[in-house]
Formats: sequence, C-alpha cells, structure tokens
Amino acid sequence: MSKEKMEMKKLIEAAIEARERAYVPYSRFPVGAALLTKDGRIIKGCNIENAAYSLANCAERTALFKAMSEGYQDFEGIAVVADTPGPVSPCGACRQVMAELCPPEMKVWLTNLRGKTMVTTVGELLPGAFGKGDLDGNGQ
Ligand SMILES: O=c1ccn([C@H]2C[C@H](O)[C@@H](CO)O2)c(=O)[nH]1
Ligand SMILES: [Zn+2]
Repeated sequence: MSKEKMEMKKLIEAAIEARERAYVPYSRFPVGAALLTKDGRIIKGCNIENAAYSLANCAERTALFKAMSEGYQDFEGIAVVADTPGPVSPCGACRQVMAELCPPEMKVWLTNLRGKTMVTTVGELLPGAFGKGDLDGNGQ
C-alpha cells in the first residue's frame, strides 16, 4: 500500500473515533474530523451543539481550532466522516475556515460510514474564497 493510502486510512480511522465523541442532542447527526499536521500528529474534532442551536461547532472547525490553539499551524490533510448517503459535504463556514488556515492544495478526504470516500482540496471546496488579500486596497 502506498504511503499516501496508509496515511488516508489512519486519518479516516481517527475521524471515525472522533465522531464517537460528538455532542449532538439536537441533530443526532455526529460528525468526526481528523487533521494531520506536517510533523505527523493527528488532531481530532467532533461537532458540539448547543440548546441555542446556532452555536453548534462543526467537527472540522473543532479540529482546526484545537490545533491552532495548541500551536500547530501547518497541515497536511483532513478527513471528515458522517453517516451520509455519500461522502459528507463540509458546510460553508468550515470551507471558509479551511480556506483561511490551510493551503489551497491541501487534501481533504470526505467519507461516510460505508467507506464511500472522495478526495478533494481546500481550494476546490471554496473557489474564490474571501481571504486576507480582499481586505487590502479598500481606500481606508
Ligand atoms: O461537515 C459537516 C456538516 C455538518 N456538521 C454538523 C453541524 C451540526 O452539528 C450537525 C447537523 O448539521 O452536523 C459538521 O460537523 N460537519
Ligand atoms: Zn461546518
């Protein structure tokens, strides 16, 4: 098996484990994510909901915010899993946060519990993302 395939399998397994910790009393839709750092660490995230529904934090953002707050800023890939018919599709907020914190060419593995997996990139998930550069030259 190729190094990349082994890396992907490990990351998906970690995302499945992370999903077990989801706090989802409202949606009953657990999601898991696992982020691979450049130095080979895996940082897990799950979705965490709230009685004030709009405060839910997705699995992807949990993993990214955990990583950043612990001093890891360089990422190699992320895997996301949910019990969806096809590979899970990250929400717009997570796409925007990935566009901010990850390189556009970074791999994103999207999968479901039946192992239906697709690979994409941060750039493909949000073409034309609003970014740092858009804040320049606004005449202020
Ligand atoms: O990629 C996704 C899609 C949805 N959710 C969460 C948000 C909410 O808690 C629940 C239902 O939308 O799933 C994630 O964590 N990641
Ligand atoms: Zn999201």
